[in-house]
Amino acid sequence: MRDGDGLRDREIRAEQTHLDRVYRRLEEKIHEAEFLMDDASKRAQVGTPGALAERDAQVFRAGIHLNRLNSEFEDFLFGRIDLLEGRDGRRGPDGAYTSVEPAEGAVQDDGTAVIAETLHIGRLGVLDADYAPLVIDWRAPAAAPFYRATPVAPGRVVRRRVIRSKGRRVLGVEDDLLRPELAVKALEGGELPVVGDGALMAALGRARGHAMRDIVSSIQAEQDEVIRAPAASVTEVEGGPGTGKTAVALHRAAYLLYQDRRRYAGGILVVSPTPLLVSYTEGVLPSLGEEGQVAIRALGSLAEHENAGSGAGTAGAVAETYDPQPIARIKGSSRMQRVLRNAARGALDLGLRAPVPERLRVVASGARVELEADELRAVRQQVLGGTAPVNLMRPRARKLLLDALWEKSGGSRRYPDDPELAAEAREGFGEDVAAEDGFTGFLDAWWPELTPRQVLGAMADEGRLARWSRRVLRPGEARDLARALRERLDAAGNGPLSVHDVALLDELRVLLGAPARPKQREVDPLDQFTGLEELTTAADRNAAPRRDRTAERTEYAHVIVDEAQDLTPMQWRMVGRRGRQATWTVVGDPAQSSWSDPDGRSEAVEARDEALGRRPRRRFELTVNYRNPAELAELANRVLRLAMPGVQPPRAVRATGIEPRFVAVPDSPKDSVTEGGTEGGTDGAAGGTPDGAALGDAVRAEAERLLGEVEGTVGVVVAMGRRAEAARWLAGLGDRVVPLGSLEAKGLEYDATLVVSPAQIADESPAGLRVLYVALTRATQRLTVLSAAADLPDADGVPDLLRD
Ligand SMILES: Nc1ncnc2c1ncn2[C@@H]1O[C@H](COP(=O)(O)OP(=O)(O)OP(=O)(O)O)[C@@H](O)[C@H]1O
Repeated sequence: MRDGDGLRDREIRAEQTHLDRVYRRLEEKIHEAEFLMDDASKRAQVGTPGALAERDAQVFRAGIHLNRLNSEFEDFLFGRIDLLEGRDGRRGPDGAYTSVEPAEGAVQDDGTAVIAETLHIGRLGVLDADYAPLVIDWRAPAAAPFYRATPVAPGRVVRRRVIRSKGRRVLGVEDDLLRPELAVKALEGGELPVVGDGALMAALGRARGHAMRDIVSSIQAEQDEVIRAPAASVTEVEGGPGTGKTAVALHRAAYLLYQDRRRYAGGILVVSPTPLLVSYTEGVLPSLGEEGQVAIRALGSLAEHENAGSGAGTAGAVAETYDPQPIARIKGSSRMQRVLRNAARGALDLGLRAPVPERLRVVASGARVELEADELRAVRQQVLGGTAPVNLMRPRARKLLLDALWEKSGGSRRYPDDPELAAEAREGFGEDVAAEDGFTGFLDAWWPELTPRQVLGAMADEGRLARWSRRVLRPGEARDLARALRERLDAAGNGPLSVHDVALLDELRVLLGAPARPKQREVDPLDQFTGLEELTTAADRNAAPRRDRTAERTEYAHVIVDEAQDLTPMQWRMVGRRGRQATWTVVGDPAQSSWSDPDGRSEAVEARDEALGRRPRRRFELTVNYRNPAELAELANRVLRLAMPGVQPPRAVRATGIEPRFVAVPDSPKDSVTEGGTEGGTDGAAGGTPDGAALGDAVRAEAERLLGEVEGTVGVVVAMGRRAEAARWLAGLGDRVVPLGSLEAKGLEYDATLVVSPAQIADESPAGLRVLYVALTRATQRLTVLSAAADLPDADGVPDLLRD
């Protein structure tokens, strides 16, 4: 039975009846949980140890329950599958058949079949009072067929239904019929009705906001395999733009927490390339009911939370700027390990805290003892022969100084025949000297406690850096690096950081060793996963600022790396430190890589291998582009062919019939803009260089045009060097328009994208063509390419780079 409004309404009503039942049951559960909490608080007054332990356990269970019910009360029912009887005839703990395959005879010879089971899928599992499943958690094994079944391999699924609801109201249903050849009788009797033609397209066509949405209701089979891949080992996922890598990685985090909450109470870290991508994606996990155990961090602020307030010198290490590519390459190279090691040690000599004394003079047992500069140097060399972090070598430095003074004072020769007495005398000598203010003052200046920022600041001096990087960096590289550091940091290392500085600071943190941390508040281990402090309503929770229980964590149980193709070797080291015991999910796309030189890439592969260790790896590929309509993907693929000849692009899942629009800016600001593309164009390609005003006017006009054409967001991508200008050009157009530098566009998406001067983006770096490919693959509906003279647009405004 197919479609028709009457049928649709009837089916919506049927789902509404089920949803009403679910909410009634949820309310009962909430009352139960509240009763338990109340009861538990009364027990607190009884006070025997047994009663208190029981109370804690009860509060713990009720807390989890109430917390999840409250947070997932809205829109949580989204799917349904109608299934044939399972082959093994057995039911699992959630009441559903366990077998994926239909029983023998489930389909009769005459092509008829009967639905044996209907499962509703939602954000949370709900059982009725008789333990029959009202809703199955999307992550439960029984829900997998909802995502996995295809017409080619339908298993037991006959019909898959996506239910769209808002709050407590069912708004619509969309069905996929997976066994259209069968005449199927519904569970309730009568023919199985089918409404609409699939929910995926509806989901993809919707306007985009500034936050990514979850995809629980429309996860596709190849994505589901990644999400549910076993946790152990390393899961590596590759796929072109828009194939859902980020979405899949986030859903996998939610899945892992569901599978093994205790284990992942150790925290999940999601590493994103930019703060923009962090804010775009950070709402997805809370919308899946997972919050608190997952930390989403940009590469440029990975060190921030850990070190805040620790005095370790990376406190507040949040990158604000980007380095030009050649500098980024130097900073990212694994050669920096040696440079930083030399710097961390060499900085001891610089008197960063107080002038370094040339000699040490003490009075012991009434006599003056002195160590001269060369003797001090020898002691320093001896201490540095060890492998401990520099700041942590201080106790050893202290001991070796005392030994040298003892030797110099002739003390060691005083009791040649009585080692016991000699040891005692040495101890007394040490105590005397160490108690002297002069000695402690000397030690503070001679072996100062260094911070990562101080050492980085010290590297801004050309002469020093040349020394520390001898035979590691080329002289020209050292000069450029020192200059780049000097441009932003003062001698103490204060000033705005670049993204790549943060990995250097993190390495220095390890090389120097963190000084003692202030004591942290004791955390009740139960609190880690009860969320007991969060016993509020969903509305309260949404209104409250998000509390991050991972803020103090330095190691995680699972690490997810997004846009992994772009991590430098030094960044891999920084991320690797946070997951030494972890399992990993690593997603990326080599075709979107910002790495240009083969050396850099192979170094990065090595560093990645080191971070991931010897764990076995499982590789997946995603092949379908859910973001770009085919018309836009086709244009982007022209650049892909130039950037990575031979690479197979993902298949765009939908077409809109709307071609990209091309516009060229003529060189005189007075001339009108030259249009092209399918929307009709006039002739006259641009020549010469448009001045900023003409380009700015054109960018603004095109952005306004796109704002009129789409409901949601418009991303305007310019070369990195034009970011400030672009912000000015677009000022006042409202927050639906976002100006972006080409490197900031990674991972983001907009309803419409305006790409400004493809040639300029492509020329910005040796990896520019891939950066341009990223820019051209951000739009879900419309794409305008605005070219200037350097783009060599043809009569239709199509720039040279994008011509077939
Ligand atoms: N199964 C799906 N159902 C609905 N939407 C989906 C599905 N898979 C992906 N999408 C949507 O497609 C878009 C692209 O997803 P995502 O950003 O995760 O892709 P990506 O592979 O990380 O892309 P890129 O490499 O360009 O960053 C998002 O809007 C996402 O919600």
